[in-house]
Amino acid sequence: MSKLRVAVLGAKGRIGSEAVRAIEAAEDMELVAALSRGDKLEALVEADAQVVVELTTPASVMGNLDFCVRHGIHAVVGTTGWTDERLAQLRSWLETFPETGVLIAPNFSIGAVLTMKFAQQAAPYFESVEVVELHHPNKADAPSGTATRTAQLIAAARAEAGSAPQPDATTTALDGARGADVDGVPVHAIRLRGLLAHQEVLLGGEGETLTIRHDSLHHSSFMPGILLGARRVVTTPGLTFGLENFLDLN
Ligand SMILES: NC(=O)C1=CN([C@@H]2O[C@H](COP(=O)(O)OP(=O)(O)OC[C@H]3O[C@@H](n4cnc5c(N)ncnc54)[C@H](O)[C@@H]3O)[C@@H](O)[C@H]2O)C=CC1
Ligand SMILES: O=C(O)C1=N[C@H](C(=O)O)C[C@H](O)C1
Repeated sequence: MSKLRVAVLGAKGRIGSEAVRAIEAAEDMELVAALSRGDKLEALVEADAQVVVELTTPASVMGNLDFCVRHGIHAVVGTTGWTDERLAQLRSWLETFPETGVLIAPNFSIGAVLTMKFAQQAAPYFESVEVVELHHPNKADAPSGTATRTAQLIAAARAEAGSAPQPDATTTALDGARGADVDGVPVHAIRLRGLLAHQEVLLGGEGETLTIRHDSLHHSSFMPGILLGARRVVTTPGLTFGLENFLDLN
């Protein structure tokens, strides 16, 4: 059986360099290009890449995806910075090239995907819920893509269940003291040397609290999800948002 021809964008970055090693080690894949900032995207076409793993920056990701979609190259995207406007733009490109598949995964690690699912399940049963994400201090964006997605899922689950607004008597606060408001869910971002990627979802009800915590201790935690995404996206046209769509979690 022929191997899946995979390229990496952002190949010298923290997660990109780990992805290069994981793809090289995968028996069913061939790493056909490993591009860094300044490299020409035409190299992807010359290398006949079937799938690109996009691990760059929010400033670069849209230009890279525009090129990939136009050239029929499927994409597995870990880069953050996804807004409704960006998603709409990507969907419109994919409508023009409907055979191309793009997976955007706010987090590739199974523990983080499960954290999001558990938080979504638990949220309607508690009065209060807040998200705390903790990352290495070299991270460019805050809050993390994972925390933003977690808060959105929590808010959607609470809205569907008809939950009351969260209790919060704060009338005066320093800017930022109550975190960022993501669809009504407070999200707090901590940047600390020594950390990699961590998240807590704190839920509170009368006389009890529940804490769901996940820790990525090494970039290897993201690799099985990236490889799964690359294998599945080639047969999944259109936009898939979230690795959970490629996992049987029920
Ligand atoms: N979805 C997930 O599970 C994960 C997502 N991430 C996200 O992946 C992104 C990258 O994270 P890190 O590796 O920590 O950042 P990083 O800064 O270490 O790496 C990014 C790399 O992309 C390169 N780059 C920038 N523009 C480029 C372009 N146009 N073409 C090719 N290369 C380009 C940079 O020079 C840099 O080497 C971030 O958005 C981060 O949040 C990180 C870890 C896990
Ligand atoms: O920048 C990182 O490191 C990470 N970014 C992603 C995010 O913003 O959620 C995934 C993970 O948290 C690591």
